[in-house]
Amino acid sequence: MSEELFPRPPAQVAPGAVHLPGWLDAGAQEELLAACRRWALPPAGLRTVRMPGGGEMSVRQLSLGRHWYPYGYADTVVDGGGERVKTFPAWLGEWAQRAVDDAAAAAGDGPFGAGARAAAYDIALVNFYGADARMGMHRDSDERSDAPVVSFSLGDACVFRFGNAEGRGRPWRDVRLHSGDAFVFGGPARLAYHGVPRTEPGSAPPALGLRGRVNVTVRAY
Ligand SMILES: O=C(O)CCC(=O)C(=O)O
Ligand SMILES: [Fe+2]
Repeated sequence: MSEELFPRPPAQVAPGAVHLPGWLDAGAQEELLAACRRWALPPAGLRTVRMPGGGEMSVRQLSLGRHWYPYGYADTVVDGGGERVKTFPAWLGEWAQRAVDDAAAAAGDGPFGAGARAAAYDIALVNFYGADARMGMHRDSDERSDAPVVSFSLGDACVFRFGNAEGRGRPWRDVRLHSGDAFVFGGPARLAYHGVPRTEPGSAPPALGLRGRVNVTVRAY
């Protein structure tokens, strides 16, 4: 359901974690989805990620700029076909930077330092969620930079669980992310555990033409 009875203003979910509903308009969502479809093609396209324990992630993934594998970054698909990862596009870094500026404005400027405004975004992870996909509680801790992570969502809505930096358990806040929403986490929230316990299959805006959910997280190495 893309209609909401109540408006969804920007909200600080925890210090340093800011939800920016509807940050991407319909045109920007289409543009990002079209780019994701190009990136998903081989070489170094969408893949199933195998965990060190032998299990597989239910989310399928691709990387731009640097290849993420559990747990680190490489220039090539070291845990797959060895191809060179696709280039990170400058425009995506500019979108992320603008979202950080908007999050800082919405949060009253406190949680992000001046450094966050000049972050050199150079990595993106693109996740594709089919109807049954989910992502367990984890932290994004394989980057050396403390620049905020910026997430953009497309397609089906989901429950995004945003916890704390101490562990996987409570307290957490469940936020519904819709197609077009941005979510920024930096400062004291940069290493907080977070995950996606479920998506809402069939809730994507029909005009986007996507079944499932795509999430793009933009990061600085
Ligand atoms: O799909 C999402 O909203 C979150 C993705 C995420 O946490 C990640 O890629 O590390
Ligand atoms: Fe994450």
